[in-house]
Amino acid sequence: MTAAEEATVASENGDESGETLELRNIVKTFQKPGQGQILVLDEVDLDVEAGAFISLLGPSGCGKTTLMNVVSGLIEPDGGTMRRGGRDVSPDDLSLGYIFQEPRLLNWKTVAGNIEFALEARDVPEAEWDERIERYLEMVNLADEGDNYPTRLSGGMKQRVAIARALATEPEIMLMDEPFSSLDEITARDLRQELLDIWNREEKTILFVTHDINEAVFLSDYIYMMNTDGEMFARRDIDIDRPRQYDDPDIAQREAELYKEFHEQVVD
Ligand SMILES: Nc1ncnc2c1ncn2[C@@H]1O[C@H](COP(=O)(O)OP(=O)(O)OP(=O)(O)O)[C@@H](O)[C@H]1O
Repeated sequence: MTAAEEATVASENGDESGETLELRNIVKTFQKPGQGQILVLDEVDLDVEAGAFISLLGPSGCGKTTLMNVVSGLIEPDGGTMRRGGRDVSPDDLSLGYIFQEPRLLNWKTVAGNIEFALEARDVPEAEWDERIERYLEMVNLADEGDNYPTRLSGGMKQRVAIARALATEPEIMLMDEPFSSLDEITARDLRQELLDIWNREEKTILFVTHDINEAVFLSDYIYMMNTDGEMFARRDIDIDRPRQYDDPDIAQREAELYKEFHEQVVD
């Protein structure tokens, strides 16, 4: 494939740059009542490679969400840089979709209305709305639910709507903060599989937060591991063939290795 053809494919997939987003020396402190200033991100480095599935893994309260919020621009870091293709970038320069632990749908709007709301906020021309709603609801297996209201959907269906809503704005990078942690394991497994199918087909870049080691190993190309001192102490590649199976012994073995590394961090 020529460079021009590659650029066309990248552009069609919503990945305009093909370049790695590089976070360097990100520092964030918070003022906490009774505790004074706490260091939540201690000179954290993170590479978000275009087209990769990347997980941020760490115990509760270690700063995973804070780091996602820095990438998305919801919070301003105290220090550090974000660069791509040799240039400084800000969250405003990035094409991002954010999916949270709770679906955060508007209950007074239909499923389609929720997606329209996001499309309008991103200035997507109205002429494209119907096509996008149909396409992305179909992608998450909710083609018939456009006129339904969120309160009439199960937890798993609501999270599917949240995924469709984020996809519909056609972001380059999807930020997902423990999106399946409030679901039962059977539903979560189905959704992880669907997410991988979409990621594979649409060639999205996904930055995924979890404290579930098995989930991180099953999903990811590589995993960043954080400790409760605000440090990113390791980056580990997951070289297991795809499609992956939950009962693959390689997954169990990698999970055990990563667990051991976490344990050593806590004990040391
Ligand atoms: N706006 C804020 N003001 C003060 N402290 C904050 C604020 N946001 C987060 N923190 C603190 O920063 C630390 C890291 O929080 P963060 O939500 O990033 O952790 P996390 O790894 O995502 O946790 P969890 O897995 O439980 O969601 C915690 O001690 C939290 O109390």
